[in-house]
Amino acid sequence: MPQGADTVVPVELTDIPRGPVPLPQEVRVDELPAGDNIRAAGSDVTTGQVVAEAGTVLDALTLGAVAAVGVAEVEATRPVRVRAVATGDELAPLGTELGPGQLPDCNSWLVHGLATALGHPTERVLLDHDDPEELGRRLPELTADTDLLVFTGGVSAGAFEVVRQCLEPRGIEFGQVSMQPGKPQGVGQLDGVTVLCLPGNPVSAVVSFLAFARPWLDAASGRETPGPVTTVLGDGWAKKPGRTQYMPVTLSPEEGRLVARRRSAEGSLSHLASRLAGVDGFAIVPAAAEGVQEGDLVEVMMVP
Ligand SMILES: Nc1nc2c(c(=O)[nH]1)N[C@H]1C(S)=C(S)[C@@H](COP(=O)(O)OP(=O)(O)OC[C@H]3O[C@@H](n4cnc5c(N)ncnc54)[C@H](O)[C@@H]3O)O[C@H]1N2
Ligand code: MOO
Repeated sequence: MPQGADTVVPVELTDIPRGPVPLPQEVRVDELPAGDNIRAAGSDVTTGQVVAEAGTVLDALTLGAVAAVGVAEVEATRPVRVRAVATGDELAPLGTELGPGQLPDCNSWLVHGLATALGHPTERVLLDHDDPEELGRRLPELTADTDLLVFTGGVSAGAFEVVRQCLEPRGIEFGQVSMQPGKPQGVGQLDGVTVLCLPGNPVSAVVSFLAFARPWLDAASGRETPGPVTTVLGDGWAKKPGRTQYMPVTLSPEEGRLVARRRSAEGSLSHLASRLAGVDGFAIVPAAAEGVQEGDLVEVMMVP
């Protein structure tokens, strides 16, 4: 600023002709409050100011702020890595011809997509067999170079539960969380790697991922898992009391409120994989409730 000046007048607010012209003898300027258009030295950042706290995720805006103060190197930890393992001898890789009794694997894509959306490098593996010994032989390879191993399928109480039969004797604990969809589950550690076993039905796998894998990934990355969002129900439905229900819903802003509606009239059945498209989140209905009504306030666990 030249000595004695306290305000900057943009050229558009004067009668000076635009472009590279010599300054006229006299200039008319519009009135401006004193001090306008001045940015004091140090008003963005001063010596000693913290730009990013330790533990901050280096997202795009944080990197921009760090670059803006000329810092070229920061100490960081690598992102938490995930391996998504779909199991079941009925599964065929996507894009292959289906034989009798086969269905395409969608869970490895679901887990891959959710973990990737949360910023985690994720690898997909399909184990198209129900052989616990074969899975046991592959464990060193599956636990290598990863932080979280997520299995889907093979966890319940039937005769061919590859994940449970292989991992229960190795110390992974299996249990039933009182939720619908999404039980049973398994959790534990193998060779220092955290293992989560999710149910095979695709909607159960998604709900269990969001309820259990996401908070673990967020905590391991120094982030807080965002809490559920409060919405108003645009429709109602009946429910069996007993388990907490996670109903797939779509959300739309209406008259300043966020309105949640069931994604499909068939509700929260765990096999409705094709109805996952367009789901914004899962409305959480308390275990004891026998249903909900239009206009009720309900919390929604959001899809990232
Ligand atoms: N005695 C009990 N049986 C079952 C229970 C229970 O609590 N006690 N829970 C039921 C529920 S609820 C679910 S969910 C399943 C979960 O068990 P599994 O993890 O053993 O599921 P699977 O039999 O492997 O699969 C169930 C269903 O989902 C299909 N599936 C599996 N993986 C995929 C994939 N990657 N892509 C697409 N579809 C997949 C699979 O073919 C089955 O149709 O257990 C119930 N039983
Ligand atoms: O809850 Mo299950 O996940 O009913 O299929």
